Amino acid sequence: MTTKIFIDGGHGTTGIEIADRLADRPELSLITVDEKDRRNMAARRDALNAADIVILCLPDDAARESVSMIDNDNTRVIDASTAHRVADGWTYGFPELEPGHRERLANSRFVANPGCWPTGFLGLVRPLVLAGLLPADWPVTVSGASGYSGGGKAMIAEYEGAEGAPTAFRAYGLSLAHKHVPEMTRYSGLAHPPLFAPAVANAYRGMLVEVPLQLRAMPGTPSPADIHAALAAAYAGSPIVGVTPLADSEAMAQIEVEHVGATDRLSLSVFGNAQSGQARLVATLDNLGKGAAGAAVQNLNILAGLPETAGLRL
Ligand SMILES: NC(=O)C1=CN([C@@H]2O[C@H](COP(=O)(O)OP(=O)(O)OC[C@H]3O[C@@H](n4cnc5c(N)ncnc54)[C@H](OP(=O)(O)O)[C@@H]3O)[C@@H](O)[C@H]2O)C=CC1
Ligand SMILES: CC(=O)N[C@@H](CCC(=O)OP(=O)(O)O)C(=O)O
Repeated sequence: MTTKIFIDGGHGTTGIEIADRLADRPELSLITVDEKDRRNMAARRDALNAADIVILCLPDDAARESVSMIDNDNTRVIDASTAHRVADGWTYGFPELEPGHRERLANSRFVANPGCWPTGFLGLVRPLVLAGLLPADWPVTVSGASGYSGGGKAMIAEYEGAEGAPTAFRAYGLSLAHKHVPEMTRYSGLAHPPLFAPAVANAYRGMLVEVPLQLRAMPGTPSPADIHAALAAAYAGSPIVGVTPLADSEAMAQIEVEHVGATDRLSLSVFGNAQSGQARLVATLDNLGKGAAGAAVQNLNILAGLPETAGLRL
């Protein structure tokens, strides 16, 4: 018997990436709705209720509407939008969050796929809070650059229109109330919201997420090697999250937004200076990979009891 999947929003940027990863998987069958019917409520309702697992690749309001249209007790949901990431009754879809979280996900009916920025941020920060290296009340900053496909069809059209890209690089989130801050705060275990300073680069895909730390001011004055050791221990054996060996990052003069390419990997690096007591923690990922579609397929595999990396681009 196959597991029946429906991608609501399957004709958008994330939905197409997910469908690509589900092709050639005989253990799954995809329920589809014609592109012309993508906003047809009756067609969506039928598909939502016929599926074992639905993946919502929709704006927040439409994602809430889809959930409300499910009128059976069996269909399980993975929502790629921001709508349910800190909502009661939903499990946050970052299996690597902490020991035991993967098992929590496997037993969940409603899963909220993480935002792309929080994936990099939590990958770096959560293990440090758990290890007691980063105090929960530490004033944390996170910045970085994302490819423009992070803004979906509308931002792709803006950057690829007849006029050409509007700019090479722009900062945004200037009101300091970006929609990803609540999930970053809750799942990192920090007591206060991190100061989040995102930017968009003129690249289609890819992300570089950076957390700078003044180690010399932190309790116990951890060294860059201590930080690295905590990350390496947290992700030991992971086929998806890699921690750059310290000797390799010490030899690097730069790191690019395209570092992991179009893959579903999350790469974490510690660049530090033991003399100055400072470190720059850098996560690189594909916003459409581990930042969206890769994570959704990983969660689907976990929910369906299938090998966790099936269909992923590693
Ligand atoms: N792009 C990325 O890197 C990431 C995206 N996400 C999230 O994933 C979700 C999808 O994003 P993305 O694929 O980029 O967005 P897109 O804009 O590329 O695609 C959204 C799709 O949803 C359809 N849609 C919009 N409103 C409705 C509606 N009311 N009913 C039915 N279908 C509708 C759109 O159709 P139409 O063409 O008619 O508008 C389109 O096909 C969003 O919540 C986004 O925030 C999460 C992580 C990363
Ligand atoms: C470049 C860009 O604009 N990126 C998007 C985030 C993409 C993402 O993770 O989306 P959701 O949280 O909506 O799922 C943003 O910052 O709003």
